[in-house]
Amino acid sequence: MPSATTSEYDIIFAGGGTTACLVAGRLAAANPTLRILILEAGPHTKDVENHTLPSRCLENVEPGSNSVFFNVAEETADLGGRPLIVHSGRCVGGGSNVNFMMYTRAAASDYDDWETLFHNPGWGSKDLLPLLKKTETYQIREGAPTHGYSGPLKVSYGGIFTDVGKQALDVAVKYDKGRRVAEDSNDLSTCNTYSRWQKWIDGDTGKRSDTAHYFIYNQESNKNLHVRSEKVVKRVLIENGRAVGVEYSNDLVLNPGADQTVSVARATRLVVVSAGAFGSPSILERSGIGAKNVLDTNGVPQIVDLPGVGENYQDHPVAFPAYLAADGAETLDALYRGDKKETEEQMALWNSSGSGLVAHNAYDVAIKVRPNDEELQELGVEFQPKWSNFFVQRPDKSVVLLAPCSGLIGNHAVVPDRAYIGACYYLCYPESIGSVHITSGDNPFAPPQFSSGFLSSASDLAILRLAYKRMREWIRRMPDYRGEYQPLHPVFPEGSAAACKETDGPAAIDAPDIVYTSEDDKAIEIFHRQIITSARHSLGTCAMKPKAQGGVVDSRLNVYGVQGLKVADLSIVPSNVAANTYSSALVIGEKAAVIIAEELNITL
Ligand SMILES: Cc1cc2nc3c(=O)[nH]c(=O)nc-3n(C[C@H](O)[C@H](O)[C@H](O)COP(=O)(O)OP(=O)(O)OC[C@H]3O[C@@H](n4cnc5c(N)ncnc54)[C@H](O)[C@@H]3O)c2cc1C
Repeated sequence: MPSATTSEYDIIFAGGGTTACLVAGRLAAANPTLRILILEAGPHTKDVENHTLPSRCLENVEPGSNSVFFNVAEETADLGGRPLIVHSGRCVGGGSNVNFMMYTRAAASDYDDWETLFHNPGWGSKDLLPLLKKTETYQIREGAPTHGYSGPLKVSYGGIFTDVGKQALDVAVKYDKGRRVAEDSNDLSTCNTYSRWQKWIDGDTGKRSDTAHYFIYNQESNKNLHVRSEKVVKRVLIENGRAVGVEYSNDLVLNPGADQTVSVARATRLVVVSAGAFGSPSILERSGIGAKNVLDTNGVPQIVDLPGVGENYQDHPVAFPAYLAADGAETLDALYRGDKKETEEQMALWNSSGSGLVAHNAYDVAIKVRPNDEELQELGVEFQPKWSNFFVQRPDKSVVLLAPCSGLIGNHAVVPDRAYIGACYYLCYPESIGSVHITSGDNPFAPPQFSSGFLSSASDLAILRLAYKRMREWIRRMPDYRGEYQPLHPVFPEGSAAACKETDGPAAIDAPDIVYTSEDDKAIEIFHRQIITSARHSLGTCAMKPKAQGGVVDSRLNVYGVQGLKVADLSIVPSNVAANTYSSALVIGEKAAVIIAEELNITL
């Protein structure tokens, strides 16, 4: 293919998502003479309402959306033979501009594991906490020692504490007497407590806190900071063992039939691959960095033998059952289905004060659960080894996150128009591990070969079973509960005490728990195999660990075997975190900015 333009920069970012925008923004602000190029496959997001208005976040994952990738995993019997679809951001700002804005932080021991188990000095919680604080302005209360107060991204409870959320917290304390309510379950050490849940939403404006607007679009006067959207990076150019630039072409998703002439951008100092857990290993493999068999199959000459590229894929398998809610329950369902009157009313409120349901993501309350003795018993022998080897010594680690939602989390085009109470639960440390590899050596649009590994472990299924039951006991006591929405629940055998039904009102707080038979448990397993999806927390495919352990980058984010080439995004995570992953992507960005600034002699 002919090569068109060649241009030169100091640093090139291959991918312009969450982490890239933060790193580039920090470096550009510190040294405006630095010539930076960001190449992003997807479109710009500046002032685009489905990227800035919190309540519109679900639109980004609807079929036909062009601001996410639809990564399709291989069909497996573990998931009932379905093709699991995992979304990832595909726009300037990436996941930060399409995510659900749930503010959830990892346990301190998650980062300590990165440091100690995988030999990454400087990546423990002690080192990362100041960087976590640096990114945020915590609007919820003054003086919280683990939160920050001068960062670009605002954190609040959003525009409203819905009645459904209030009911959830109220029932939680009355029903689950063994657990307490904590003011903050996101201080890195508190878990197993119910809390109001924070959001990456600016409490003053009611807008999403993304990295595109608050690290890049706010620096438009800097003419050395170039963001080229709708450009797809094919590969990194490596000469004499050093990364010297990238090849890229026009995006075909947004512009079918666009000219496919390959352009070259050269980097005099550094190339940073920042294309996320799917994109980054793919770019490395197309560049000749990866396992020999993968590169041979795709006709790519090997430059560096790194068998870990594309391995170690991890995520959080999640379920979103739904319950019927009373008429008039305060939920986001009417907004989700585009109800004209509700939209006008809520938009008027949002426009005047940045508050109301538009400044909300349907999540008010959550808990990260550590099982008690009774629950451990229920989890059975499948879970015992992981409990003993992994959890017992780390009291800040939780097994599953549970969150009732003010509205059904899913596609509203296919459900009856009414109010729902949604349920969300995800495995914090699933045993399942997958992989992502290229299927073409030179076509960056070829879908990857992707295996999620979801539900291949009996222990994961046991935790999900417990989560389904706990969530149901919680929600059926909430005053707005009116029964189960059957299509999003297990089909229990006829006559089962667990049968789903519509009701006139909630169960009493002291009502006995539902008793499930082994057939009922089987129905729950079938249900999970049919509906479990991805929390869209993909990570780990270019892991930061020693090369001998399957590592791809070292603790300064350098790709083994190549000079001038780093990876900075969630693909570098060596082991999972018990949290939604935006916060970890941000802290990786802050750390990457510090590392790069040190190496380029820039004062941040
Ligand atoms: C729908 C959704 C909901 C989520 N909800 C939450 C939540 O509520 N709370 C939370 O904490 N986390 C949430 N997450 C997760 C979180 O947003 C992500 O983990 C995080 O944003 C990932 O950051 P990243 O920098 O690793 O990758 P990304 O932000 O995905 O950035 C990678 C970028 O690289 C680009 N790219 C890929 N390949 C190429 C190529 N070849 N050439 C050019 N560009 C390329 C992509 O288009 C993308 O913009 C959600 C994610 C999604 C997708």
